[in-house]
Amino acid sequence: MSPLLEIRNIGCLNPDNHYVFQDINLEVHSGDIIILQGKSGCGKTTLLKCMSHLRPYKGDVLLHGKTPKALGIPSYRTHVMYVPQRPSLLPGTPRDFLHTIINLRAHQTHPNKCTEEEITQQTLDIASQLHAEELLWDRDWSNLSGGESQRIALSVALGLDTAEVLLLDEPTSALDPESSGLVERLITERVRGSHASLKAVIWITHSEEQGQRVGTRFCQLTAGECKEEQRI
Ligand SMILES: Nc1ncnc2c1ncn2[C@@H]1O[C@H](COP(=O)(O)OP(=O)(O)OP(=O)(O)O)[C@@H](O)[C@H]1O
Repeated sequence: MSPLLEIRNIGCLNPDNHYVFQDINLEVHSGDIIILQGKSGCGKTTLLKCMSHLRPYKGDVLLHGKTPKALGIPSYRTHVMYVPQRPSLLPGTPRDFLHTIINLRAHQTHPNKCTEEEITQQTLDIASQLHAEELLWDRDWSNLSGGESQRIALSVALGLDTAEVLLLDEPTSALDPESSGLVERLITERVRGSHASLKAVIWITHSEEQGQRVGTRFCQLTAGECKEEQRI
């Protein structure tokens, strides 16, 4: 089976001209929830940013065998979406953010396009499943708690329903165990079900227990490889 997403010989330089990592290879298939682990500072966030074309890299990233450039980078990012660990750095309110994304050309031309009202409603419904109150949508990101902004950012990524691959950067690092459980269930159900666009996830977590609960594959990142671990 050909991979949904593939990275070949990816390397990334920091602004100080040191490689964070080199020659990283990974194939992502439909149904995968890949747990990405590794020491703090080894480059997990950097790798997800390269995969979503948010950082320059050497090597190839291919979605259905095509480069982001061939697909159009804004369009590629609707299919392979990075969800940051600290969305509170965004300007304005989550409602403004959602409105802006829905009206981007890349989103407007996505094959799954629904009306703005439909997308907004499904996004608010997902946020409500994650126990994020509706009043949070009209508060500045900077005034949301870490856990509130994580749940809202995830709701936006899922509510837009364009991403085939979600790149989740410690999505529950600011959440209590109950809210983490809601996120874990929501994501795993979406990947397993067939009603949403989402087909695969790469999920950074420092929690072994969380990895075991949600993961289908397990990878350890070092400066020279992304090594897959076989677990029973
Ligand atoms: N803009 C930058 N300029 C210089 N160094 C950077 C920059 N961004 C990241 N780095 C460095 O690159 C390395 C990888 O960072 P990254 O955030 O990808 O690590 P990580 O594995 O996600 O870490 P953690 O588990 O602590 O979140 C770190 O040493 C970090 O300090």
